[in-house]
Amino acid sequence: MMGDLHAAIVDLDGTMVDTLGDFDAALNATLKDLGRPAVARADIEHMIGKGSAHLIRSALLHGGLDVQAAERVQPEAWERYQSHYLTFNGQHSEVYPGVIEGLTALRARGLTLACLTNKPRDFARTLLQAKGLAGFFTHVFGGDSFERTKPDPLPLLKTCEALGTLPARTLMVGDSQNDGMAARAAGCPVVLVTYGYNHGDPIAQAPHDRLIGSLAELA
Ligand SMILES: O=C(O)COP(=O)(O)O
Ligand SMILES: [Mg+2]
Repeated sequence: MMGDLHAAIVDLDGTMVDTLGDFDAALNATLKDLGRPAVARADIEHMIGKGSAHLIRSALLHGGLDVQAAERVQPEAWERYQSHYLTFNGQHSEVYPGVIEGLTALRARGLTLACLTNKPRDFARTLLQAKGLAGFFTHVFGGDSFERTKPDPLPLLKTCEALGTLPARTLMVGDSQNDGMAARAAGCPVVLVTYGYNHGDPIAQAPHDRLIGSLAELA
């Protein structure tokens, strides 16, 4: 699988950086502003991976609002969430063990790397910079970069286009069914990590070619 690869697309939250603490801080500060009940970290973990709008909506519904009420609150919640996230971004999060080794090994093989996350692109760029990971990537794309987000294959296809590589020669590295499904549909080989956020579902059930316990196993 690794032999004829030209590039890799690497997910951010749950794959390279454990950002649950940042999400917890920003989301609960937002809910507090709005007078809505807090969400436990274990529940937030199951809501991450489908972008910020989905996270906010899930938290509002979890706190007892019905669908219409949640929709009404969403614009203000989004404004406040953005401002809190900018404050906390990177402060309560850590690079997972093996990430630097894995990325270094992929680069040493001559692969070009792109980061593709469902979190907003600016948040992603700031976080990669703060954690010393930005230099590995020629491209960074977020949930607001394309018309659709993972698990749709479009962001992967667009990223392959930007990298100038064929999907079959571009490895997806992720932590959730969003990454696995998007990769399968795009025609990219896919490796998933066993430690990330997968909505509370076993990662082995997500489409994958290989499961790894650390990015260092890509070496
Ligand atoms: O939902 C998010 O914001 C994080 O998503 P990611 O796993 O694609 O980085
Ligand atoms: Mg992820």
